[in-house]
Amino acid sequence: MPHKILIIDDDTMVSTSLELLLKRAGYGVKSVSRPAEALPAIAEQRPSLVLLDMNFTIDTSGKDGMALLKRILGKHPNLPVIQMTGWATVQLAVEGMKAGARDFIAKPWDNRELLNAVAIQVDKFPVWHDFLGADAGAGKVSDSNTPFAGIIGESAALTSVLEQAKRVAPTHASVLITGESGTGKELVAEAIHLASQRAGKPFVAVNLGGVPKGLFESELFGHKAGAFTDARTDRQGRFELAEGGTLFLDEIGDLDLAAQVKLLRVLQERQYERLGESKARKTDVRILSATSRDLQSMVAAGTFREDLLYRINLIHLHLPPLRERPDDILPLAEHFLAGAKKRYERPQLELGREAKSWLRRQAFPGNIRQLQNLVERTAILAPATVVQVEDIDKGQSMASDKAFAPGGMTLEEMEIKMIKAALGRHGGEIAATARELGLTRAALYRRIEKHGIG
Ligand SMILES: Nc1ncnc2c1ncn2[C@@H]1O[C@H](COP(=O)(O)OP(=O)(O)OP(=O)(O)O)[C@@H](O)[C@H]1O
Repeated sequence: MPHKILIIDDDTMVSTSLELLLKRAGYGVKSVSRPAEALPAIAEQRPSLVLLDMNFTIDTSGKDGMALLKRILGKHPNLPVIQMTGWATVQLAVEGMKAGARDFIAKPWDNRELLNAVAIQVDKFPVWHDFLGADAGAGKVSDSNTPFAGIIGESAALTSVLEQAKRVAPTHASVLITGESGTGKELVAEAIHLASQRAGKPFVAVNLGGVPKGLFESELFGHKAGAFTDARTDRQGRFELAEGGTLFLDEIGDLDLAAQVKLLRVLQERQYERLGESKARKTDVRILSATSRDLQSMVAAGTFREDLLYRINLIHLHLPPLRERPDDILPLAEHFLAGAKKRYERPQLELGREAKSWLRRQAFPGNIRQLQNLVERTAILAPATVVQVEDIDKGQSMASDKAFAPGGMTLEEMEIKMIKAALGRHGGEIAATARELGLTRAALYRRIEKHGIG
């Protein structure tokens, strides 16, 4: 019997696409659109998990969602509820977590993150490997079937990093993976896990840049019911969920010093306590970490602990940006195109000669993620079977603006850049920055949280 998931969301666009995603991942899915239908639907369908929209259209404060969350947990204290917050306010998410929600996802969501969050709750194991693997199987990657086969690239720079990764995979060594955003750090971490003896155990990823300060301990070590106001049920932390497997600490450079101390203690002592519990729990997890920051200079500046860096950095792998390995551009583009051809039922599609040489010349500041998006959009929009440079142009204009050159930034990257620059000009002063950008302060805060601008 597949796990059943109940979606409570008044936006049919949202619930339809969530249904599709979750059904493809093998879950049974039902959705309701009004708060009043929620409890009867739970009673009738007995779902394993609820995905709850905290912001119903009429009330964007999240009050309705919070009230409903409390009603659901009042009746079914052990039912895992994941909150979805469209106007992602951290306060709302924190409040919901304290009330007993197991996790929160900000809209628009990242499919993989959502499936991972769901899998952790219902299966205690991230099943999305299989699901995404099947999907990505559209692209012929390699004859071999090793976990590293899905990592495409022919450049000497990538090949040598992958050689090191393969050598270190079967060991227990902690590995720090550095590189710009979109260079494949998480992909390499997953491959290391799958090539290790821990492959049959969970791979649990946590984005430390996205964990609100007050929730760090609860998130990593879990909490006991009653540990703080409204902590109604016990909650497992990521260490516990990853037991026997691998814990991937993404964006580790974003941790503040207080959290660094707490993490270091656990890594040294190999034990931790849940919040509100005095019993020490032993932990057996392998730590893989990633960051786009320069931790050495953070150590020199006193913002990252040297002893923690030693712990996580037994082996250091650096993934160079795509512009430093142009030999990888075409194999990657062909790989993504192969997947897109299947997905969009355009088997004849191919890259023209000019388009290929144009692609090779691009800088791709967003690295492989950007190339992937570009190929995907192009595959949808190209009018003929042979993709020309102009077709790629059109794909790009879908995501940003016609005024911008193909291969330039995505809207999101541009937004981050603008916010950072404006904050810099105003010495981090929110009111002045918001005024300059034509945003309310609340809207600016939301964007800062969303993008994890520190
Ligand atoms: N060599 C590669 N072959 C195939 N796909 C790749 C490769 N490198 C990256 N990708 C794909 O590019 C996207 C971005 O990769 P990933 O999330 O691993 O990057 P990241 O460095 O962890 O990014 P961020 O720092 O922003 O989290 C993913 O969809 C990943 O599957």
